[in-house]
Amino acid sequence: MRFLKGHGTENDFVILPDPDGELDLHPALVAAICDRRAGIGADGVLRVMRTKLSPEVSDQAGQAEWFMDYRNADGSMAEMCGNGARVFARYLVEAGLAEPGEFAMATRGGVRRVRLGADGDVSVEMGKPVVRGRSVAGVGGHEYEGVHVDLGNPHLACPIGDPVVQLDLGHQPAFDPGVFPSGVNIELFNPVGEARVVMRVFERGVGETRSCGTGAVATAVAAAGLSGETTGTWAVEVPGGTLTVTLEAETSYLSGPAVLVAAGNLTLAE
Ligand SMILES: N[C@@H](CCC[C@H](N)C(=O)O)C(=O)O
Repeated sequence: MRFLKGHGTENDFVILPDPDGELDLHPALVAAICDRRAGIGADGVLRVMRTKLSPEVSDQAGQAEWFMDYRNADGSMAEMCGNGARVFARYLVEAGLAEPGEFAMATRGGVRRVRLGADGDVSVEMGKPVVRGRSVAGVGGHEYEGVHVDLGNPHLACPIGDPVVQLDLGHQPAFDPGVFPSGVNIELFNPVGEARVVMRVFERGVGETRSCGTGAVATAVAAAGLSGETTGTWAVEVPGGTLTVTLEAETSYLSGPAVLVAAGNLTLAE
């Protein structure tokens, strides 16, 4: 089976074109593909399926021809992936499956509109982030209070006093399973200037990654809240680059680079 590899600020994905949904994409296969030693290696898989043939999202078929079937590296499903959506859009255009410019895609979190800019960046409209309250993450013996933000998938974005670069994110941070029964993506960030933050993330179903798009939006929401704001544009520096998040009254946008780097033939699925 044919695959491609791409990334958005080094949040990397294996793309599997499977328009008619013929592949049995079970969790063990996803985990084998994402294995960085025995597989191709990635933070997740983006299966490209026709929306109308995907029972989970067929109600979105009137608005979006293609469904981003996103899976985490451990094989679990997630509702939404911001960087994945940007890489998925890049693939659709390069494969001739979508016209350059603006178009919609289906996700488990609902329809998302994307736009490919002339500068090479890809933007995705992320919808209105929903703030659900506050909770606490435990990292390296410290507790950090943060904001529970719902972007289709769950986030806990915590401002911290220490530089995030010093954190040990080699282990699952503690969180309250009563608040997050399906797990949570945990962002830790330092404000470093006017509307600029440095962020690290421990993703549900993956571990520490070099970027997370939905996490960047959650972080911008939490950073804005520190100064009583709900709108504006934030630069979110992650280990893999810089993302731009724009918060508006009724929606939000995530922008940054999204590139394809390789294509090949996958024998694992055969
Ligand atoms: N890296 C993604 C988020 C992927 C899903 C997440 N791990 C979850 O389980 O919710 C992004 O760029 O948003």
